Order: sequence, then structure tokens, then C-alpha cells
Amino acid sequence: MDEDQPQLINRPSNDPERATILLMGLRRGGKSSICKVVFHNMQPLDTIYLESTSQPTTDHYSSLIDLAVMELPGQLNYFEPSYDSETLFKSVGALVYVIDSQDEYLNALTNLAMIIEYAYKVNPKIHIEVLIHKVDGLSEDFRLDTQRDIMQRIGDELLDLGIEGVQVSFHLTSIFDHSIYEAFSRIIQKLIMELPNLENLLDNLVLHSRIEKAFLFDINSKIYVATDSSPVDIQTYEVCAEFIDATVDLYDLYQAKDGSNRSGKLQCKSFLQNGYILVFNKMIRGLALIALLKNDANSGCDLNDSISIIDYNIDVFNKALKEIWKNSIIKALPSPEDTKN
Ligand SMILES: Nc1nc2c(ncn2[C@@H]2O[C@H](COP(=O)(O)OP(=O)(O)OP(=O)(O)O)[C@@H](O)[C@H]2O)c(=O)[nH]1
Repeated sequence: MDEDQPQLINRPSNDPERATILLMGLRRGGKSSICKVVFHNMQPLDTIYLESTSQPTTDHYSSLIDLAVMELPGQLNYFEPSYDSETLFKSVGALVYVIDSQDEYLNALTNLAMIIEYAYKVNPKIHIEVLIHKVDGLSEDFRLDTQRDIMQRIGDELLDLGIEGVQVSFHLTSIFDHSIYEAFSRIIQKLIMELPNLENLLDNLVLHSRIEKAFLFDINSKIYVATDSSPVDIQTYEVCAEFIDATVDLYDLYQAKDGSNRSGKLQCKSFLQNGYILVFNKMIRGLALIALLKNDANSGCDLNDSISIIDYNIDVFNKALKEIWKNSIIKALPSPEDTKN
């Protein structure tokens, strides 16, 4: 069996732990564009040809976790009696509300406050994430002013509605740079139950391997599902994401026509001009571990020795990842008692 293929059983499709993200917002806010760019590799400029969505749509993605992203069209009235909003909000892990920062947003804020009030009532565990979107059209200063204004107004609206204790996270995003991937990475990480274990493993890997930063990426979407506990700097993220594209493109280019060289094992190292080294290792479930280290001639360590240690430690990491995944599957499966009922 191909060592790299997921050999473990998939979570059942009716698994209550399945992470569902609900994308909401007024018309033309950018919801479909975000889905297409992040999950379908559409070029950002091509989104101008997208037609307005008239029906709720759901896309399923399988990465470390099975993820469903449901988009609700801006013109839908979720609070109509015929629409079963309660069941919908109860089944959702994160509510992502998209605000067009280039447009008049006061109506969007009133709509958002109403949705938060309802969603929080039926599902207090829901994560509420606000994307202050299309910030590519705003100057650096104006972005921060807009964020401050939106946070203040939402706070006031919630206070007026008598809602306290709701955690709302805000992200400045655009499909024209990496900010949308960064935001989705943070949102999806909140839905991964195994995250503390993964972060712990990555911290250990960094500590024992002279690595400066390590990311566990989903190769297709370029979302990172975990990283070590040192702060994420967006430029490092960008370099790592581009390195994934370059590695995968090269791999595809050199594969035999019948695909016979697809052993499944994919590793790549790149020596950058600034003295840094990037290491790519494919893991289970379409994931890749990307490590960034400094090739420091004054460190007294032999580079080849350091790389051998890193390769060994990454192998150990991969085994641990498989274990974590296996255990999470076992936990997610219904117990015999549940199936009897
Ligand atoms: N400048 C800029 N334009 C964007 C961005 N994201 C989306 N757009 C544009 O916004 C317009 C509307 O995007 P859609 O994705 O169709 O919006 P929607 O929220 O799905 O709209 P409905 O389907 O009507 O609910 C398109 O022309 C996109 O190209 C962004 O980050 N920056």
C-alpha cells in the first residue's frame, strides 16, 4: 500500500465533530470569491466574473479534519419561519461574516449583530469570525481606522441588544494577498481538537532541530493547520506557501506520464540566497511540513549533520501525526452503545 496515502478510516459523514464553517454577509461582499480562491485555486482576478449566488451551497474538503464550508447567499432571509435557522446554527463550528470594507458597511453591521444574537443563543460554543474584507483598496492607516470603527460599532450594537460575553474575532483580508489564507488558517485551527497536541509536537521539533519556524500546511489550500508557538510573520508564511507551489509544480513536471514515479514520498530542500534553508516533507492527509532554518556557518554545527537530524526528527513527527490522527478517528467513531440507540 502507498505509505503516503491516508490508510486510516475516514470520519463518518454524519460525524457531529465534522467542522462546518458558515460563510455569511451582504450581497457582493466577496463570499464566493473567498471560497473559490482559497479552496479551488481560482485566480483572484477571475472572481470578477462570478455570478451572484442565489442558493445556499456547501463544499466539502478533506484535510487533517473533514471540513464543510457552507455559503449562504446575501439576499436570503434566514429568519423567515420557513427556514430552519436553528438546526443550521446548531451544527456550525464557526460563523464567518464577510464585510465589504470598500462599501458603506453600516447595514452589514446591524445585520451581523442580529445574526450574532441569534447564533449565540442557539449555539453558545460557536466561533464568530468577522472578515473586514477587500482591504486591498484601503491605505495602511485607513485599514486600522476601519477595523477600529467596525469593532467599536459592533461592540455598541451588541451592548444595545444586551449580549455580553460573546467573543468576536476580526481579520483584515483580501483575496489579492495572503491575508485571506492567514485568516482561514486561524479560523480552521480553532476547529481542530488535536491542535494543542500538534503545537506541542511542532515545538518539540523546533527545539531539537535548529529549526526557526515550522508549519503544518494543507498542500491544496495553503492553509496552515498548525504551527509552533513562535509568532507568525506574514512574510515567512508567504515564502513557505510559495515554496509549496514550486515544489508541487516541479514534482508534477518530472513525474512519468503513467505516474509511475509517484512513490508518494515527497521531500525537497531549497537553499535561499539569504542563508536560510526551506525543507518540505509531505505527510499524511494531503499535509506538508515546512521548516525554515538558518544556515549559520558560525554555529559550529556541520550543515549535513544538522540536516540528517532534521530528517530524522521529521520522520518521528510524521509517525506521531499518524498516531494523533488514528486516535482522533477512534474518538470520533460512535461507541457500540450509541449505535444500539
Ligand atoms: N478588491 C477586491 N475585490 C474583491 C475581493 N474579494 C471579492 N472581490 C470582488 O467582489 C465582487 C463580489 O464578489 P462575490 O464573491 O461574488 O460576492 P458574494 O458575497 O459571493 O456575493 P453574493 O453571491 O451576491 O452573495 C467580485 O467582483 C469580486 O471580484 C477582494 O479581496 N478585493
